[in-house]
Amino acid sequence: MPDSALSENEFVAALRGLEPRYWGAHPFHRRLHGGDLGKEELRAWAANRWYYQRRLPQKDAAIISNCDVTAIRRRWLDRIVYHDGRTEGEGGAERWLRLCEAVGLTRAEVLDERHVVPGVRFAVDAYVDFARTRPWQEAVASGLTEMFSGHLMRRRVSDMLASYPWISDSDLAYFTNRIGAVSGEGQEALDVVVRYCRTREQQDRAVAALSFKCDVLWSMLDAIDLAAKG
Ligand SMILES: O=C(O)c1cc(C(=O)O)c2c(n1)C(=O)C(=O)c1cc(C(=O)O)[nH]c1-2
Repeated sequence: MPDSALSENEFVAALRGLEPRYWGAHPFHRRLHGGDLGKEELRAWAANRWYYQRRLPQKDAAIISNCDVTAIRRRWLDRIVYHDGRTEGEGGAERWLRLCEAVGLTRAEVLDERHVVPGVRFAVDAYVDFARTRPWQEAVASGLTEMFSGHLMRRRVSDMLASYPWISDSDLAYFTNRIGAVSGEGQEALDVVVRYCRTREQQDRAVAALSFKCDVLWSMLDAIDLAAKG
């Protein structure tokens, strides 16, 4: 007999229960937030995370291409536009590039990805590949780390402003803008996962997908940490 499905509350609790594995607790993030990073380390962080930022729209496009529900495709399209912008010079990716410039990187060295280390490329590519090859419901579940990110980003803005005096409010526009978007998107994704993962097997796969994503993010910071130590 297959295990019976979890109630909605139990399912959500199982997903939220993964928060201790979220990258908010990673030693590199602790040092970033504690003001303990030197300029070179901040540059390594920004240039490597660029690779994550630039691949996100491709991950969302993979979800769209696998999804047969019109309303969800329509909603995920907004995520692509959010990052790519509607025209040159707009969007989340552009705001991330401005943050890179604020920490002392040139646009050219970010865009040619010379600083991206193999571990980051490998982890981010695995995330995109997951979205391409797994059922769209699992790919949406893997994005639920966003549920945990609002609080972390809010803290990041205040911690970075307090700890790195040469970084200004406008340099952190990526995060201030994202904080507003993420609580809505996180809830939206959670609603979709709860609605479309009904059997115990689907629920277990959704929890496994979120666990996989926690590993992706954690591995990125492991690789950045190692690279930043030089
Ligand atoms: O700064 C952060 O800590 C953080 C975390 C995450 C996340 O948890 O995946 C995302 C973001 N930021 C973010 O800015 C973002 O656009 C984003 C999209 C996604 C996703 O998986 O679709 N995660 C995140």
